[in-house]
Amino acid sequence: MEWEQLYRMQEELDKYIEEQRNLREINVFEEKCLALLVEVGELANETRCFKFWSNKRRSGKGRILEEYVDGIHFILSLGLEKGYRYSGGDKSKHRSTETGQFNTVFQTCTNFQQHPSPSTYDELFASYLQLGSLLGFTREDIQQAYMKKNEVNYTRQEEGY
Ligand SMILES: O=c1ccn([C@H]2C[C@H](O)[C@@H](COP(=O)(O)OP(=O)(O)OP(=O)(O)O)O2)c(=O)[nH]1
Repeated sequence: MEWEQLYRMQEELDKYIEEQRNLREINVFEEKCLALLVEVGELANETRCFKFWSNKRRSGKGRILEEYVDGIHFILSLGLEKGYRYSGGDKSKHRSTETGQFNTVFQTCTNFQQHPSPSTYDELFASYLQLGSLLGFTREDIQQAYMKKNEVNYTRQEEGY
């Protein structure tokens, strides 16, 4: 499955949320950038990769994947806001630690927010995929979990979440 199908699903979900929340004319770019940073922080907390002071175990892989795909939602949504699509290029050459890659994702996210362009968007997307691969997720895992959460997001809106 290709990213284009996920962009289409994301576009429908975003439109649905905008209609539900009467946001059609309102620009939520800033909010979505902050939402992505918050999701990345929540994901880091689930992995506990940076908590050198603690012995507590990280969450299970399924839980981490659920958190990970919230970030995929916001990255797709940011692409739609700006009319950009992930080109599939710019694969990172070197392997980083999880902590190093989380820090890179924060950097690519704030860089994209300050200088939105097709190339800063690609860097953001590629860094997040690289993080996913470090966490042990295949493209198939990610896309399947995305579809599952996409559905949950509709249910939540319907239930007045
Ligand atoms: O315009 C939007 C707004 C939100 N979402 C999705 C992304 C993500 O999958 C979910 C929001 O994250 P989450 O489910 O963690 O919501 P929350 O309100 O932060 O959850 P909680 O109250 O459990 O912390 O909504 C979109 O796709 N488009």
